[in-house]
Amino acid sequence: MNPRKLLWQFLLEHKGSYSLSLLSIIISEFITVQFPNLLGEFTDALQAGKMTNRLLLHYAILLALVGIAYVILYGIGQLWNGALGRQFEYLLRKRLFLHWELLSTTYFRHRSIGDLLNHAMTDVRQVREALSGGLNILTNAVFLLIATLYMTFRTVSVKLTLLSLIPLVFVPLFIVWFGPKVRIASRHVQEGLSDMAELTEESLAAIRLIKATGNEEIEEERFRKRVEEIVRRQMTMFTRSATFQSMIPLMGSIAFAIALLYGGWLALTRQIPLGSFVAFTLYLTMLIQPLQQIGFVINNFQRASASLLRLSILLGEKPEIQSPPEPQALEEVRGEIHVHLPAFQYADADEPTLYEIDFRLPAGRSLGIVGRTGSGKTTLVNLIPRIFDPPSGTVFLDGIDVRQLSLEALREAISYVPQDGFLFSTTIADNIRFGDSEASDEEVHAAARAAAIYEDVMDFPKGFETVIGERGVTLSGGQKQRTAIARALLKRAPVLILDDALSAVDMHTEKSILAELTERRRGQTNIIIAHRLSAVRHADHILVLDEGRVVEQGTHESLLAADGIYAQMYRLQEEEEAVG
Ligand SMILES: Nc1ncnc2c1ncn2[C@@H]1O[C@H](COP(=O)(O)OP(=O)(O)OP(=O)(O)O)[C@@H](O)[C@H]1O
Repeated sequence: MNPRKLLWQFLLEHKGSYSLSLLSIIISEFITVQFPNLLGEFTDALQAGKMTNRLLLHYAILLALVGIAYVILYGIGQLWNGALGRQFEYLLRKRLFLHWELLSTTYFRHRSIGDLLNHAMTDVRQVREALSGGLNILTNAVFLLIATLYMTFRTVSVKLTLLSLIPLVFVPLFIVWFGPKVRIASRHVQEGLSDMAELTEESLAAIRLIKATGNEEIEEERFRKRVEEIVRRQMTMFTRSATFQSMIPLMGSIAFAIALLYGGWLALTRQIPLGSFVAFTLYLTMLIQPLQQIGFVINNFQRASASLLRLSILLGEKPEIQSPPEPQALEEVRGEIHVHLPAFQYADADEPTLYEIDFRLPAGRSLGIVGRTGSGKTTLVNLIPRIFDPPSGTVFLDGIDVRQLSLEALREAISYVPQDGFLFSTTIADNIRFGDSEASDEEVHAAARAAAIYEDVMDFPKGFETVIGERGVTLSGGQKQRTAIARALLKRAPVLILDDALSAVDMHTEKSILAELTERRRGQTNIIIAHRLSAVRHADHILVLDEGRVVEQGTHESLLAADGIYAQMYRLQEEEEAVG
């Protein structure tokens, strides 16, 4: 959903809370403007010689009450609004995360994930700040302004107020016009500094090469230019921020000069009481702040609006791989896989990665896939759960084109374990439970045992409750792979794909995991990609891939008898093991 729509919906849904929080801020402002007025009355009583001890106490208590009421009401408003802003931020983040989850692997191949995350999070924060802080400040400023003007008009003098206000109306205008210039200048300095850091890192990393080729002078020149550029940018920033910072007090001072001149004259000629004059000077200080704030908030809203636009564009990106509008039903999954693929080419590649792949894996059987690095093994298995999309009518699960199935049903039916065994930074138990969120502790432990990770986990300080990544707890490559296998075993999907997921475990462990796997997954479909042939030798069928083609296929025995690439690889690995 469009974030603008989401924002309106959120505001509407929470209109009760928003009205209450804004109302408490508004009331607090009308209370706080009583302060100068009370001081004015106090001055007048003093001047008229009417001050008694009782009256003194009366004013003191009144002023204290005004202060307390203001703090409480303003605090409630701030807190409420702040909480609502956070809620919206959470909603937006969740939306982004769900969206990213849907996007294809290709999408992320073309973008730096760090950059994407950074921008999106800054944008989300910007919107939240506008929504909570911005809205608060704006309400506060507008009503403080109205309340102050009302009080000065009523209790002091309309003419005096309007005259003194002339220089002050320039404050928000100036901030809206000049504020962004200061920000841009400071961003340029930041960019310059990070450019310089990059250059330094690059030069130091290549220091030997620079020395060997006698390029020191060229490098020095490059560095000098960058530094000069930074100094220039810094000077721009200092000039701008100095102008910015001095203009607002200047306008304030002019307003005060007018107030003193005209207000002083009014007081001298007794057209207004002395107390009103005192109150007015206090009101004037109260006016400067909201006017400044209005300027800042306008800038803030402009930035938030740009952020919302960027987020809309980001969230508007359509996932390339989607469920069909009317998916075919898949009830009892048997797990038969059929691939009839003339060719497969990645969107950004010049030529196909796979050619003429044809095989049928009956339900409940196991398939081994071997081949050199880059021969296309991962590409082939990625087409089954549609991590990359195969052409229509080329890959089938239980006789149905995978593109005709809903993504949920398809991915529910398949457990895919990638080579790197990605883990989330949560507990080991939770990581395994991603396979089946309902699983009991016993089931989690049994899956861990089958994946030969149980003993390792028990050696961690908190066993299965150990949080990965916390206090330096890191898992070795093999441990990660085994945890990921435990997760897949727990899922009990009709089809299991291990994509070189045993590469980082030793031969002995591999054997024990494979034995457990055969036992637990009897009657289910298993596809195992491996570099070590020992991992596939017991498979019902083996494909040997080379440069995107199936060059040999059969059982371990038949492939050995054929004495081709497979037999050659097998002999080589046997020799290596004998030596190693
Ligand atoms: N998303 C992609 N876009 C374009 N080309 C890709 C993509 N993924 C892989 N390739 C290319 O496809 C070819 C086959 O890669 P693939 O990962 O399928 O091989 P593999 O046999 O699994 O290799 P390994 O044993 O090293 O895992 C390689 O040349 C690779 O660079």
